[in-house]
Amino acid sequence: MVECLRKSVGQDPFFGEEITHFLYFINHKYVESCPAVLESSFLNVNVADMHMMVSRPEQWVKPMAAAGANQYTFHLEATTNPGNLIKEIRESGMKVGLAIKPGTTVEELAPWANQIDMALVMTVEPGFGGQKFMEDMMPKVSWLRSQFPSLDIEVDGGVGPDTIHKCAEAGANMIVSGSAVIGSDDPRSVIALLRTVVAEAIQKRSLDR
Ligand SMILES: O=C(CO)[C@@H](O)[C@H](O)COP(=O)(O)O
Repeated sequence: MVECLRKSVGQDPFFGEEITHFLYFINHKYVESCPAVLESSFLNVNVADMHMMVSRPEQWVKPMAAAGANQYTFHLEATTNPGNLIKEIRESGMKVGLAIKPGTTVEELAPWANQIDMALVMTVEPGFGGQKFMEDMMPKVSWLRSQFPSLDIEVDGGVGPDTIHKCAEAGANMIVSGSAVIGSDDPRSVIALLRTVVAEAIQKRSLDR
């Protein structure tokens, strides 16, 4: 089943300023349809971050760039040649995100950290929203922040008002939140809370330096 999930973006201009995190988890025969879906979606988003939870991510770089994607995030586990894929993404004009599943160590990501724009630390097993936040992934975020102070570090999975403080204090500056936002009676206030907590943690880190 293919699910091209648009998060935190709608017609509401409030959401328009967020980065839109599009998820692809797929079985291949459907993925061809997604770039066309995205092209129509990009009309009202500022930045489209494509989280490609697919095997053989190489094959979708060009279609996603053509559809207007700004950032292409692939999983380290899904390729045998991360360096070549990073080069292809850059040559297509997109920023590079590199994601690791819970079972992948942050040391496996480290050799690529200076070549990417963003590291994505999954705090659930890729597959579907609404799963429980895996707090034991936070040391990965802390280690990345300590080694790469200016790297964008994203956390994805089970993030909401109850878990955002752990993510922000560990050093995450980009947050994917699905159920906590979409399932809320007041998505605006949830997004505002997530942003405030992260902004305050960033400010505290800069003061502590
Ligand atoms: O990436 C995935 C699953 O593969 C999800 O973690 C969603 O991206 C976030 O959904 P919530 O966990 O916030 O509901």
